[in-house]
Amino acid sequence: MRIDVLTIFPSFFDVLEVSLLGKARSAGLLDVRVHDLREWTHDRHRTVDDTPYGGGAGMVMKPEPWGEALDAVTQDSERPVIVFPSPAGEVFSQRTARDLVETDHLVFGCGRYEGIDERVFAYAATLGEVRLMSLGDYVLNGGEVAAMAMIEAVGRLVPGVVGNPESLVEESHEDGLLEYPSYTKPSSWRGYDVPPILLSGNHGAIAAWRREQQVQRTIERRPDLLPGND
Ligand SMILES: CN1CCN(Cc2ccc(Cn3ccc4ccc(-c5n[nH]c(N)c5C#N)cc43)cc2)CC1
Repeated sequence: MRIDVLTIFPSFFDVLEVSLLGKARSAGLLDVRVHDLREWTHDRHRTVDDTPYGGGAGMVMKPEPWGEALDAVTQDSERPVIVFPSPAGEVFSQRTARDLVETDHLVFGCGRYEGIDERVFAYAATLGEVRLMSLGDYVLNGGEVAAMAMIEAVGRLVPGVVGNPESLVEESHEDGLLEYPSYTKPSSWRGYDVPPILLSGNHGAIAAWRREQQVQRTIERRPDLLPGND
């Protein structure tokens, strides 16, 4: 999978060189290319923003650099998916990640200021599938944090990136429920004991206990995930 990121803060994504995704990149499983949007400006000040038509607070990102940047990163791509993190987007979920991991070429357009000129989204739709996506119902200062989270959520689903694929199945949200609690040695720590069922060796009973824990946690913390509550 190829991932292109367009941002005015390219160093923000340096962390992608380390950890899991760093190894995946080295192994050729992920081809992540981060670009400075200012590469596609042509004035002395490398301007990417201007005042909003119709008035209003703050600045809006100019369409010209975005148009040239999107042309450049999609020029040898058949049908990219172009994701613009946005507070006005669909909420990104594990289901979204599973959907996006099937894509050959993902482009993330990270906005700043008060957002990107709306015409950029219309133009981008002539280059590929456009999806405005939100990390959640709170306001960030730009799209980089959201893009980083989405890249990690999608990247770890690429076959071979996570060592043990089984661990991808028993995760929160994979089966629509929150994950069960996990424990490791020692069996007793500062007066806290591991639930005895987990030491029983009775795998059927352990599986049943874990499922019950998932249901109980989901009812307590995320009733909205339960069937019939959407
Ligand atoms: C006319 N006014 C009407 C109110 N808006 C509100 C507004 C719009 C953007 C920003 C800052 N910002 C710029 C690019 C950008 C991308 C993603 C996100 C983002 N925030 N929260 C998420 N889950 C995000 C994600 N993913 C924020 C971003 C701040 C405030 C401004 C214009």
